[in-house]
Amino acid sequence: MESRRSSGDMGRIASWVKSHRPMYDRATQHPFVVGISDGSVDLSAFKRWLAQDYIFVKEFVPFLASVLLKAWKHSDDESDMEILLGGMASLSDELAWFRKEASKWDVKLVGIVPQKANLEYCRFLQSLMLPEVDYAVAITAFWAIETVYQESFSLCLDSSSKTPEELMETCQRWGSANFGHYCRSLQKIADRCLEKASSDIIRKAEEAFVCVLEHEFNFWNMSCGE
Ligand SMILES: Cc1ncc(CO)c(N)n1
Repeated sequence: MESRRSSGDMGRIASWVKSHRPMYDRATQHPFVVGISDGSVDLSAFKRWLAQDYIFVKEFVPFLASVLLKAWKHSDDESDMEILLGGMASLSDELAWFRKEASKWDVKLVGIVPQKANLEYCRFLQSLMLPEVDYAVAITAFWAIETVYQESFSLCLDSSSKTPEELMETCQRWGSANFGHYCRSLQKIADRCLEKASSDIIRKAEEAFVCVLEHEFNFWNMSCGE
């Protein structure tokens, strides 16, 4: 097992970030996000992202519920449940935030049609909700989804960034140190599960990680109007 790792004490997740670096960077340093951080973002793109992401986050709730259920059934560490339940509580807050933010930007959220990249991403989430998907695979995907937003939006909070004031709340939601801490807790859970997983599960988890990066990249492209 140890020989499959790319380097010494590095966890499985960190080794995958390293071995998929180009795709990871494409997902976390997308022109849409760079545009927020340098102030050049097209506000119509931001509004499109806002409405589409609301649809995505609504789908994210049942996905997280499925991860919670798997933790309850298969986890040997009680703190997993606490961390995931905290995540669920923030999702409730997040949905309320989307509604408030949408009204601030005069974006309507009812009757919005999910675009292709969003539909495909939601379909991927649904495939991960199936009971036969292992906890290690689901928690790896969950970590990746949260982490792409954390890395992306923390870029917009850098001291050198020129993020417009009216977008700061969005960036703080996912870019904050608090959210970063949450992502690292998820990474620890995923690493612990992967340490005990079979090579087949490990392969599936890595695949899910790469799929998340691709879906995230497509989601940003869609927001840009491509
Ligand atoms: C597309 C997408 N990825 C990740 C997150 C993080 O929750 C989100 N809100 N939307």
